[in-house]
Amino acid sequence: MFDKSTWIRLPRNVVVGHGVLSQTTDAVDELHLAGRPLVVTSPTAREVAGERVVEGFAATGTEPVTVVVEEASFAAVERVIGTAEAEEAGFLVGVGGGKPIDIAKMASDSLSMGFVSVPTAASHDGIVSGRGSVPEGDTRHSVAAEPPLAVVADTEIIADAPWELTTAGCADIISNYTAVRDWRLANRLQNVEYSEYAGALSRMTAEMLVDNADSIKQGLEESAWVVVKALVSSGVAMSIADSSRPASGAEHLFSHQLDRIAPGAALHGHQVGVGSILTEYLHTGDEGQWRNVRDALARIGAPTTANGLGVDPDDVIKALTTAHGIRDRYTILGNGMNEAAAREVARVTGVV
Ligand SMILES: NC(=O)C1=CN([C@@H]2O[C@H](COP(=O)(O)OP(=O)(O)OC[C@H]3O[C@@H](n4cnc5c(N)ncnc54)[C@H](OP(=O)(O)O)[C@@H]3O)[C@@H](O)[C@H]2O)C=CC1
Ligand SMILES: O=C(CO)COP(=O)(O)O
Ligand SMILES: [Zn+2]
Repeated sequence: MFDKSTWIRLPRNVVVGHGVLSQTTDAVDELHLAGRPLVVTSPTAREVAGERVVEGFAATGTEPVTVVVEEASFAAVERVIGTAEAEEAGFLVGVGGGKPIDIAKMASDSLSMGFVSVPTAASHDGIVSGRGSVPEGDTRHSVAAEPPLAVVADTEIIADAPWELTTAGCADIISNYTAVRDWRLANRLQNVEYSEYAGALSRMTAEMLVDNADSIKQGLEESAWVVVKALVSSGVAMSIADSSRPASGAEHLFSHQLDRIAPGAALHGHQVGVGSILTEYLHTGDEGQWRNVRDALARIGAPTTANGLGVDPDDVIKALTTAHGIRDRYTILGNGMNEAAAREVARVTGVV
């Protein structure tokens, strides 16, 4: 008997373009959501977009409540859920970079409320995904969360954000190459469920970004457009897989470990990009292949070395030798690298 089934949750409205922030209320109206919005944002994001989102809703007669979060943690999710206003809210709107958006989608899941994603930076591919990524103690969870019903990505705001946020988003996409390699490996060695469709979409997204690398330039709003579309596409791959697997392999484990060893040193996307150079080498040992990843990162201006990340070379080695233990996710790191092997891959690829 054929008993396979799948449930793919995708956004209904994806609104991308110059000045579209003012269309947030229209995008929400169209979803027939009821009740007051609960806006979850972060300090800078509030200034560049959050306040305008609140004013937009207020003008339609639905006075929103705002919660400002500063970190991606379960405590922050609890704080959002625990606000007196949360129970009275009808839906949540996450405004900001990856952290407030993750918090908002996890809080929406707990509250069983709709979620709207308003990214202020093209720095991560969680814009659309139904996953949240949260550190806890020695581990880093990838948790099921509410996927957005609508995404409103204003390229005017995103293009105005610091350029390194956009190069971080590009690197998060480029890391899909190694994430898919890890996923396939886990499928072959551990029978982990693999989706050809999600894997192909994730890889194709990385390829399209690399092919368009020359049109991704600081000061060009068109760059924000190209990168946002790729981030949306990568998030859709995660939604199809119902897992972060298509976009998160060993390079992400490496980055998550760096977050613990050298907190705040570099952006998520930049760390996973450097991780990808290292794990591409581990997968293929082929100079041409890891150089392709490194050159793609260099072309868009993302870091390719420990120095470029602002991280101590010894911390890179520490992250590489301990990354396998951070989560139960089989990757090319297997049961772990020893220090000599880690130093060798970092040396050969020029990361340290
Ligand atoms: N769920 C998923 O599928 C995914 C989740 N992630 C997660 O997302 C996070 C990484 O996202 P990232 O965006 O790098 O992290 P942050 O949300 O911390 O944003 C990075 C920085 O950018 C600032 N910022 C955001 N927008 C603007 C703007 N328009 N102008 C100026 N500054 C701005 C933020 O300031 P301020 O905080 O003051 O607002 C912050 O200092 C990680 O926690 C990662 O795990 C990443 C990929 C996928
Ligand atoms: O960052 C991600 C995809 O780019 C997802 O990270 P996690 O695997 O930690 O959820
Ligand atoms: Zn990522």
